[in-house]
Amino acid sequence: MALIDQSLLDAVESIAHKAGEAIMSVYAREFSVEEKEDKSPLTEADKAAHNVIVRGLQALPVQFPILSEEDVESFAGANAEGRYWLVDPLDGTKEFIKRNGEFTVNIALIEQGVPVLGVVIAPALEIGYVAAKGLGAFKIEASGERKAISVAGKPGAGETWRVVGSRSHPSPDLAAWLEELGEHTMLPMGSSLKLCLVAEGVADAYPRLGPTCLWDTGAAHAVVLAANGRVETQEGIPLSYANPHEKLNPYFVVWGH
Ligand SMILES: Nc1ncnc2c1ncn2[C@@H]1O[C@H](COP(=O)(O)O)[C@@H](OP(=O)(O)O)[C@H]1O
Ligand SMILES: [Mg+2]
Repeated sequence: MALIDQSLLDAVESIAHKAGEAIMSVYAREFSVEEKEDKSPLTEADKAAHNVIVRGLQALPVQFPILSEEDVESFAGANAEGRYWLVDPLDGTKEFIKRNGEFTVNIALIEQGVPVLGVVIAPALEIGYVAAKGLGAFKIEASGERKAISVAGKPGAGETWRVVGSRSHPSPDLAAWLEELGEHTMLPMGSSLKLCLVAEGVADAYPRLGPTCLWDTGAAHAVVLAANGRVETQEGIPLSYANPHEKLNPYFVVWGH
């Protein structure tokens, strides 16, 4: 039996939905916000979702080491085959605090530095994205309907680029990059949903010329790959997860072609 199959993808999706429920039970009431050492916000929801995901992954028939944003310390490295789970239990914590719905649960399986399975759930928007190498990429609509997704392709000469960018982390290098790109519209969005919008063909590019961590991109990167898109450094090198102790990504661009 293949390691990555529909039953593994379904099981991970179910774990992500449970984490989403834990997040929404906090979202529905007053919650406290702590500041982490790096000054980024942490809520009860981040911790609750982390616990649900770790328990869920540890109950699966296959076991891999887990690197979660909320527990970096207990990760000792990928297994002998180069596999590990890469988890951001609540990406877009600032959006969660602002209550605009643009936050996600993110679970990726990394294999030899490449995201080969990814689940992104946006519990407040009631949408999600699931993908795995060999199985394709799918969007779960708010209606519950599932549809296969793929990137839009490169805009033709003279066509307007549809760019998606961070709502909460603007970058000084972005203006010059956009100037070079040419005519474009800009859609602001929180969290890993930006990569998913490129994967489903709603946006043509997502330039991230600012810092992110591996867990911010891993799951949605798997969705982009399975939808035939690319996530590359500005030099055109695919983003890699092969050195998980190096937790920062380089600046990157997601391309829908
Ligand atoms: N200075 C910094 N260093 C590392 N990561 C950063 C960062 N500033 C923002 N990020 C990452 O960007 C993510 C949010 O991006 P965006 O604003 O585009 O939604 C954050 O995820 P979390 O919300 O999980 O902390 C955080 O990990
Ligand atoms: Mg994050």
